[in-house]
Amino acid sequence: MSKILTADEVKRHNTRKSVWMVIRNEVYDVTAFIDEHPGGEDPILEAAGQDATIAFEDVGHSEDAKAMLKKYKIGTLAPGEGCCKMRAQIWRSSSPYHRDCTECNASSDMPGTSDSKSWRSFDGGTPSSVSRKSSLKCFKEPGPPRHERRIQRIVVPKERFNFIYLYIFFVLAIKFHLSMESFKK
Ligand code: HEM
Repeated sequence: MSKILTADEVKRHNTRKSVWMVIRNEVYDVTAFIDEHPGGEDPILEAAGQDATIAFEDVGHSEDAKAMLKKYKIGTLAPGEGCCKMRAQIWRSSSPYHRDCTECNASSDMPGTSDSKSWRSFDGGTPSSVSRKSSLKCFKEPGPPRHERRIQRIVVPKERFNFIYLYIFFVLAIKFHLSMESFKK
């Protein structure tokens, strides 16, 4: 059965002897996988004892890799142990993964969080209202990529606009003057 684990428990398993990591609030013991990891041991050891969600997603692991996670799952982070407790150092409030997180208020006073104030703006719950459901809110996928805005119309600068009209007026005036001259003859 899957255990409920705390951030502190995960953090203790940060050496080659025992490597635990968190991916999307699930805890994995990947000690046996260090030597088997196709991406080498370095990425695994660097993520040891930490939340590796972003590192794991950024690599663009295949569906096979994601399916492999199941084999190494040992538990789930307890409610309130996710967002800030595990990721204070690596996730910033601007992170798309962090949007709408309702867990932050619960752990915004966590010691060692240098920007604890900024976490407060993402609150929406009190410590007592933090639930498993709310902790999952941390993992909202980043939205679809924003498309470049296309230029809808070309705007002529005011100065150039006036100059064009002046030029047209000048040409017409000369034409009028010349035609008047030829008319007089
Ligand atoms: C327990 C978790 C992990 C599993 C099961 C896993 C599994 C795999 C697998 C199966 C591959 C081969 C390529 C693929 O199928 O996507 C791979 C490649 C790789 N993984 Fe992981 N991985 C894990 C964690 C991590 C972490 C935390 C990092 C940190 C950055 C990482 C970085 C890489 C890199 C850099 C490659 C090489 C990608 C390439 O050659 O294009 N992996 N991993």
